[in-house]
Amino acid sequence: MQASADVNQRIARISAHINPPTDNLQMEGSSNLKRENCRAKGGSPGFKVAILGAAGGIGQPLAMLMKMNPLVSVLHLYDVVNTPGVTADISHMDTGAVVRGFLGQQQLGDALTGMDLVIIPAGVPRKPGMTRDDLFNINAGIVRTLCEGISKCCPKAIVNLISNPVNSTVPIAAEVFKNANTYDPRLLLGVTMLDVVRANTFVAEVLGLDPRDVDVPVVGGHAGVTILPLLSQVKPPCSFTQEETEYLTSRIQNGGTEVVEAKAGAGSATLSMAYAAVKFADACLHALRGDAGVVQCAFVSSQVTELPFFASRVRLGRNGVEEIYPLGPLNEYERVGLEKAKKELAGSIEKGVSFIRK
Ligand SMILES: NC(=O)c1ccc[n+]([C@@H]2O[C@H](COP(=O)([O-])OP(=O)(O)OC[C@H]3O[C@@H](n4cnc5c(N)ncnc54)[C@H](O)[C@@H]3O)[C@@H](O)[C@H]2O)c1
Ligand SMILES: O=C(O)C[C@H](O)C(=O)O
Repeated sequence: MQASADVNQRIARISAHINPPTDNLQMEGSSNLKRENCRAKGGSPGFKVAILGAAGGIGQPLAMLMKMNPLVSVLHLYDVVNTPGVTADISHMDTGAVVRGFLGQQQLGDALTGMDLVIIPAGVPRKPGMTRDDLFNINAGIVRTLCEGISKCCPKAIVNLISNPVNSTVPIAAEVFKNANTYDPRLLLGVTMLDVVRANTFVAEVLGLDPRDVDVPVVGGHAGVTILPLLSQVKPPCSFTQEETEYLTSRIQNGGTEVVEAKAGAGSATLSMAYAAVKFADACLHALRGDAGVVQCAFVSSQVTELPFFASRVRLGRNGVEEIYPLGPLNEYERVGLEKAKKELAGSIEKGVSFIRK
């Protein structure tokens, strides 16, 4: 009898370790110790970051990588499903950021209040045969709701918008912020970093270089022909044959579709996107900290062309986008590509604007 009672006690102790209650720390041989009674002061110096859509294919690895970022002191994970599990999991990582989870629209305000940076990968991804624009009907409404929350709870936060179609969701976000009188175009950035990441990778492969040594500006937008790599401006300076130019331009423009087809119905790029999103978010946090010379490509409110939004190289600072660089000299191939890109972009931007204005 005594032996079986010991075994039961041991099983109870082990199960408390494997499956601890969410807000009590079970201590062996003691009564419950509440989290709020722990000695942790909470909050190392750093920035407060929220991820909206944190339980998704991008959201989960993005949350993990942001938890590893030393510039982040507080990480809020918001989704309409599964955030308790993702939050419990990530909160066990022994890095500085304090992690909190928020579930469902009634907790959106708490997730957003006090945030310095909000990253949005919420929304449905493509399946083979779809364009990014085919996601508009579902994702436009999701982005509108989330941006209404931002305008109420953290209107001064920098927003990194990942949800597709980026060429339309960024104009949607701008209109929502305008309606709420909180629009600051410097704070709204459509994330096109994955196009740059892919361009660096594919160009390095063609040239036989390390991708970390390659920098390819990618301008325009984030869909098909609107993705315009400026191969004439690659660093380090180099030249390409016409065949290489056509191969690289097409591969960079269709990189997303390449992944969608390879995943065969299981979604689109998630891991490379999480990597790209963290690279971009980290640049925003360094800029917020006051670091000089932070330059990345992003889809922003712009006067670089006659279109109201355009992706190009921007300098980031404490106030978000502080300078937008001109496109620089383009060759004939790029000039033709630019005209095609602008034509498609104009329609996508208008579609986003009229979704809110109608
Ligand atoms: N900008 C880019 O370069 C880029 C790259 C890859 C994917 N994307 C886009 O990112 C989006 C997400 O892709 P994914 O693969 O992570 O999709 P996913 O379906 O795996 O995850 C999306 C998450 O969003 C959540 N969500 C849905 N509605 C929500 C709401 N109202 N509020 C908060 N969260 C909500 C879902 O519950 C889910 O957890 C897609 O639109 C995709 O096209 C953009
Ligand atoms: O291609 C997609 O639908 C996802 C994303 O925009 C990408 O470029 O990978």
